[in-house]
Amino acid sequence: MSTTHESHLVGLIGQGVLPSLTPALHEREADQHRIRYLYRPLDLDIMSYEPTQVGSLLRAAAEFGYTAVNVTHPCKQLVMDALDEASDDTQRLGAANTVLIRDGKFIGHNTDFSGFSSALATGLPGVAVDRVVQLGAGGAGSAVSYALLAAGVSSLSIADLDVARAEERAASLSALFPDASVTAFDRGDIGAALGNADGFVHATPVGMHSHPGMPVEASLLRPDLWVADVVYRPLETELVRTARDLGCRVLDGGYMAVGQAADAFTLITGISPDRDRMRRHFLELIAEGR
Ligand SMILES: NC(=O)C1=CN([C@@H]2O[C@H](COP(=O)(O)OP(=O)(O)OC[C@H]3O[C@@H](n4cnc5c(N)ncnc54)[C@H](O)[C@@H]3O)[C@@H](O)[C@H]2O)C=CC1
Ligand SMILES: O=C1C[C@@](O)(C(=O)O)C[C@@H](O)[C@@H]1O
Repeated sequence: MSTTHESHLVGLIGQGVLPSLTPALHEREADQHRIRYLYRPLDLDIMSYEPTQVGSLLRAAAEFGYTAVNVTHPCKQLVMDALDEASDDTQRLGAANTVLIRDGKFIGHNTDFSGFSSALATGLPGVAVDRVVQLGAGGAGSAVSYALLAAGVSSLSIADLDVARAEERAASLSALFPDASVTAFDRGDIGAALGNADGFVHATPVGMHSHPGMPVEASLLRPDLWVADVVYRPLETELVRTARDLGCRVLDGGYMAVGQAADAFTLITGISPDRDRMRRHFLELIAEGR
């Protein structure tokens, strides 16, 4: 037997979380540091919990000895009401994906945003970030926009199939980052928007195994435009492959996936993981078809 001070018991709360690679990434890294660490999916549907009951599930997890959880779709916003404390960025974003359970208190963090920030710094060091165009303003897109603005992007243009969503995101981010220009645009105008952009960030499901295809026409890409995709199943999306072939600097979605896991691991254990090793492990898991 071990106490909560001697070992880590971590969960992933959300819907459809069984195929997640995050538990394996955490556990393998913990093994390398010789710490006792178990990471279990806590699937809402399997456990017959409604998303709105995420607070009850969190309290149950605390009673069962969990020391932390990651939280994913559709609970990242809903969980905010159950928190006792949250980091400044988490409060500003209004969404948490990591909750530490400390002395019965729930402390929220958002490593989606910090994971994308570190992904950008690691995978695309030194790129110009004055003008960035982003397609997709959903869950991943919100964290990515926040990370881009926190990284110093001065002009961020956002489009989404759901025009109202893009407008709402642009308005709330403008309020959070008053020195930056954050605007929503019609996705039909993406050619003009990309024309004078430094980078393009893609955050819609287009390109996933289940939604194959290109989110923008290849003719709109050019070698001096960097391209970041959040999709990582497959890792080599049509966008990533096309952009790389054209000579663009490219960031695949695996960098963000590993970044969020590495940052959560640090928060949970206080140990800095070996991010390159985690990335190699991630690539192995993807190559195995996990
Ligand atoms: N790399 C990572 O760590 C993560 C990657 N993801 C990936 O990001 C992608 C998006 O996931 P979420 O943001 O959670 O989904 P979501 O459903 O919250 O948001 C997707 C957004 O894309 C918009 N959209 C869909 N098709 C579009 C199109 N053709 N043009 C413009 N907008 C379009 C939707 O209206 C919606 O606002 C998925 O492939 C998911 O697997 C999600 C979370 C983390
Ligand atoms: O949204 C995601 C993806 C995730 O749920 C996963 O399955 O890898 C893990 C979460 O920490 C992260 O916020």
